[in-house]
Amino acid sequence: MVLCAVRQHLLRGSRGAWARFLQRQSRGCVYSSVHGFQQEEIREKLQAFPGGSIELLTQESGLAVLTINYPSRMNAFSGSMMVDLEERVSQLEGWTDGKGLIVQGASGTFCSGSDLNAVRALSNPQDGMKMCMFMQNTLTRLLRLPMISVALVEGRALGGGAELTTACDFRVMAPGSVIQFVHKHMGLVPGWGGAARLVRIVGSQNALKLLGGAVKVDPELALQIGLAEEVLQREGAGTPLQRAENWLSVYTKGPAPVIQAVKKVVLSGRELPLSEALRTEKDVFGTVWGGPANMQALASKSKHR
Ligand SMILES: CCCC(=O)SCCNC(=O)CCNC(=O)[C@H](O)C(C)(C)COP(=O)(O)OP(=O)(O)OC[C@H]1O[C@@H](n2cnc3c(N)ncnc32)[C@H](O)[C@@H]1OP(=O)(O)O
Repeated sequence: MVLCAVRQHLLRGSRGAWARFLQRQSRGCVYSSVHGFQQEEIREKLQAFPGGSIELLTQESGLAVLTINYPSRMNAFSGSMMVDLEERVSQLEGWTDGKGLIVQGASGTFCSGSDLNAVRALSNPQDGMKMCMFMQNTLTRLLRLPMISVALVEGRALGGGAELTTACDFRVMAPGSVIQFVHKHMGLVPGWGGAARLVRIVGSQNALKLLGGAVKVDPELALQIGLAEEVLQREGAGTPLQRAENWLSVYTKGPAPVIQAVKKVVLSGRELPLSEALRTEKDVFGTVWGGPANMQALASKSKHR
C-alpha cells in the first residue's frame, strides 16, 4: 500500500495523462490495505521460499528482456521470484525509454507455474489469498506497462506460467511448445488473474473449454483461437529470442513517446468504459500532438503510399 501510494504521488507529478489513467485504475494495483492486503507482510512470507531469479535486461534500442530463471524446477515461481518479479516490474515502470518487452523462460522452457514446494507450505487459506493478491497486483502492473509486451513461449507454460503469458499483450510460440491451464488437475482455478485475462483474449466459450478441459494448447490451436499471434518457424535465422525480437520490432519501431502513447490508448480502450477511454485518449493525444515526432513528420511532408 505504501509503495502504491508513493507510486501514485510520483506519477501524479511527472506523467499527467498516464498518471490520471492509473489513478482511475486504482494506481495500477488491484488490491491495497482497503482489501486487507499488506504488501510488506506477504513479501516477507514469500522471501522465506528462495530459489531462482527473475532477470531483466534493458537495451538501448528500447527493448527489454525479462527471463524467468529456475531451470532445475522448469522455471517454477519460488516465493523470492514472485518478489523479484514485482521489483523488475517497478524498474520497468520507471524506464522512460522503454518501447517493447519480451518475457521468456530460461533454458528453452517458459514456466511450470508456482513452485509446488512453496505452494504446499503456503496452503492455508489466508496465505493463499495473500499470494494471489500479490501476484494479481504484479501481473496487472506488468500488463499495464506503457510498452508493448510479448510472451515468448518455448517448451511449457503450465498453471501460473500459462497465466503469466496472458499478462503480456501478445504471445508467440515456438514449435512444439504448449500452454496449459492445468489448474483443474490441481483442484484449483487460476488465481493470478489468468482467467479474467483469458476471457478477454479468447472469449468466454474458448476460455471455458481451456480451463474446464485443462486443454494442452499447441501453437496450431493457439493461433486458431487467437491465444497466440505467431508461431516461430522451426528453421530460421537466429535464436527464438532473436526471432521474437524481429517480430516485435515491427510494432516498436519509432520514437518511445509515440509507441508508449499507442500502448496507452489501446490499454484504456481495453480496460475503461467508453466515455472514460475517450477522455484518456484525448489526454494521451495531447502528449504527442505538436511533439518532436509529430513536428518532424509534418516538416518532412511524408506520404503514406
Ligand atoms: C495459481 C498458480 C497455480 C499453479 O501454478 S500450480 C502448479 C502447476 N504446475 C505443475 O503442476 C507442474 C508440475 N510439473 C510437471 O508437470 C512436470 O515437472 C513438467 C513441468 C511437465 C516437466 O516434466 P519433465 O520434463 O518430466 O521434468 P521433471 O518432472 O523431472 O521436472 C524437472 C524438475 O523440475 C521440478 N518441477 C517441475 N515443475 C515444478 C513445480 N511447478 N514446482 C516445483 N518443482 C517443479 C520437478 O520436481 C523436477 O525436480 P527434481 O529433478 O525431481 O528435483
